[in-house]
Amino acid sequence: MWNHLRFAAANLARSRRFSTVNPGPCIVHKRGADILHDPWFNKDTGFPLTERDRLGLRGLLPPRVISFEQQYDRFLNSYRSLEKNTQCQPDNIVSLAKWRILNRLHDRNETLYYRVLIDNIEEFAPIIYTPTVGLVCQNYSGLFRRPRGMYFSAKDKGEMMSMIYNWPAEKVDMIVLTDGSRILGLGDLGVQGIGIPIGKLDMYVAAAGINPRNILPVMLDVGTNNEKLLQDRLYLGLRQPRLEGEEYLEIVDEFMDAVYARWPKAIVQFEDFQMKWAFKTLERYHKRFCMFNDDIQGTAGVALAGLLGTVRAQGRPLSDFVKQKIVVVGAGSAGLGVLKMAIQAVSKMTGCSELAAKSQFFLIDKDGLVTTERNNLDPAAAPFAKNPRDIEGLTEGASILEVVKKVKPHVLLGLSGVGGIFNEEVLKAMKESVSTKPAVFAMSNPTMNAECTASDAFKHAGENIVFASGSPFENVNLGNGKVGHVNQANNMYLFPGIGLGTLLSGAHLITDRMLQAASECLASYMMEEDILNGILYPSISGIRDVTAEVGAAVLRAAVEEELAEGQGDVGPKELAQMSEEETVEYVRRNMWFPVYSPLVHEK
Ligand SMILES: NC(=O)c1ccc[n+]([C@@H]2O[C@H](COP(=O)([O-])OP(=O)(O)OC[C@H]3O[C@@H](n4cnc5c(N)ncnc54)[C@H](O)[C@@H]3O)[C@@H](O)[C@H]2O)c1
Ligand SMILES: O=C(O)C[C@H](O)C(=O)O
Ligand SMILES: [Mg+2]
Repeated sequence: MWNHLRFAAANLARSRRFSTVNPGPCIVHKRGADILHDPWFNKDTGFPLTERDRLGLRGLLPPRVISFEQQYDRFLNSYRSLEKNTQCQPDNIVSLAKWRILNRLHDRNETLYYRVLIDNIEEFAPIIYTPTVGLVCQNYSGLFRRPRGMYFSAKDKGEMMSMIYNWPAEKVDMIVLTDGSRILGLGDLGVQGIGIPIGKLDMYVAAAGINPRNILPVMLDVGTNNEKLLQDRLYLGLRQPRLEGEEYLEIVDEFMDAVYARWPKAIVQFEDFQMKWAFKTLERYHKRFCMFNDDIQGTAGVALAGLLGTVRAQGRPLSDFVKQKIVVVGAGSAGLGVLKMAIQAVSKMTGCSELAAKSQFFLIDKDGLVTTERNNLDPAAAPFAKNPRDIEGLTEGASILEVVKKVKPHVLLGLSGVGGIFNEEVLKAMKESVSTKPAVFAMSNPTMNAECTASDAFKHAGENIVFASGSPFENVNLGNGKVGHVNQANNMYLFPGIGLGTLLSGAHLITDRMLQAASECLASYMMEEDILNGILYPSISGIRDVTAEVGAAVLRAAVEEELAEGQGDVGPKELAQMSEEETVEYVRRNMWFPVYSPLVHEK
């Protein structure tokens, strides 16, 4: 009975969605077969007869017109048959087959693709994003059929300013850029890393409603140090070792200058750069261009929101965050970004210096506990290194197990990229945590690189833990009707809102204050009741709602900082006059939604 009612309600909501949106016309400069081969305009069998006449399509399609709803159902039916027919196949084969069928739709008909994606984001995110996108990158040269995005290589030096005009869209709002040097936890994948900007931008469209005509995935191919790829005869990138030093920076500089010469208002998200270049480029560009580094800054905001959530999950006031002992495993761009933001939060809460605020945090890298006694201490990790005087019973290089046993932390957080590093012993040691509800965050991606699985975490660290992972895991059945909730602590909860909020604010920079606002917004998003049940982040199915709130928080922070210049008819004055609710509504109204627009031909 209840199921039936829910089903009827879902159908009603769906038919409303299909019928109520009344799109404005869309100008197209092509005719005939050229339109059918352009995924931005193509409607396949959905072109109405009048449009077929106007655009020279008559005779190029079978005579019957199929509605958008029928096309949608037909796609989902093929997807379901694929699922049924591959039931006994290995997971990787099935995931790649699912990616292929979605990718083919993406290449053919963007409107239908994004509609399917938006409506079923929880189901499809693991295919177009982590973990399957990792597998796609690993196999990209073999999977390649049609190009997507732009490729700038070391061989294009001196040409980028003209190359940027090869991109067919007049306007670009959002660019995701990688050099392929640290793809998820999979290492250097060279040119094959392009899958990551494509997947991130798909999330921008799905979660933030950025118009797909205004996005641009970019690969900067400066070579690869991956020997296997260099030997692979199908490898599609430059067959040379990575550029280093000034030679490398000259390429990135030239690309950034070219982008901002053509699209001065674009936002560039740096993604999956190896640590040295992630920090260097952030420092080099953040005061010059509207850019951010998602692995350092987006991840930090999501992790901080989760860490604050774990305090609430213990039934404690947020101010208790300053007393939480947190062990971070992984001193790379992500781990250090998290530490920096978390320490800033403690310092803000207590009013003490960042030096004093860091006493509760412990940092571990591949050589163990990071202390000031470390030989060749990495300057980026140095601010978080422990003074041996302050860590009685622990020494430089202590293992994760030793640190967990000694510190008994409230939170054990992994951003190491090393699968299974939170082994049985480490997880069992978390049972001695001083917290009533210890937290295990296995944030590395993709799934096989997670520091532990969800089931191992609940099995060994205890059923009362709070668990989060970077890639999705199923909730864990704990027996007796109890469920171990799995949170997905992934920067996808923030980057879409950071991008959209910045875009609508018209700010020409992305500041720490704007990023903090994003994190604070996510931290306060969940209700007490959910948090007490270990649910730290909202469901992905509601990602547009989350993004509207996060985007509004970022926009308001830009207004407060007097950076907002507005966009279109809405100037800084109008933005400043909006209430919080009005800002959220404004952000929501500016989200693109996929429907077929009437096409009007213009020469
Ligand atoms: N969940 C998310 O939103 C999110 C966001 C960003 C990055 N990540 C993931 O975090 C991981 C790391 O990313 P990064 O950019 O910081 O990488 P990175 O290469 O910059 O850093 C990796 C760090 O892990 C340390 N490490 C390696 N082996 C270790 C070991 N055995 N024990 C302890 N530490 C070890 C290294 O010393 C280094 O400090 C990747 O798997 C990435 O996918 C997840
Ligand atoms: O891509 C993701 O899923 C998150 C993050 O940016 C990562 O590098 O792992
Ligand atoms: Mg990343």
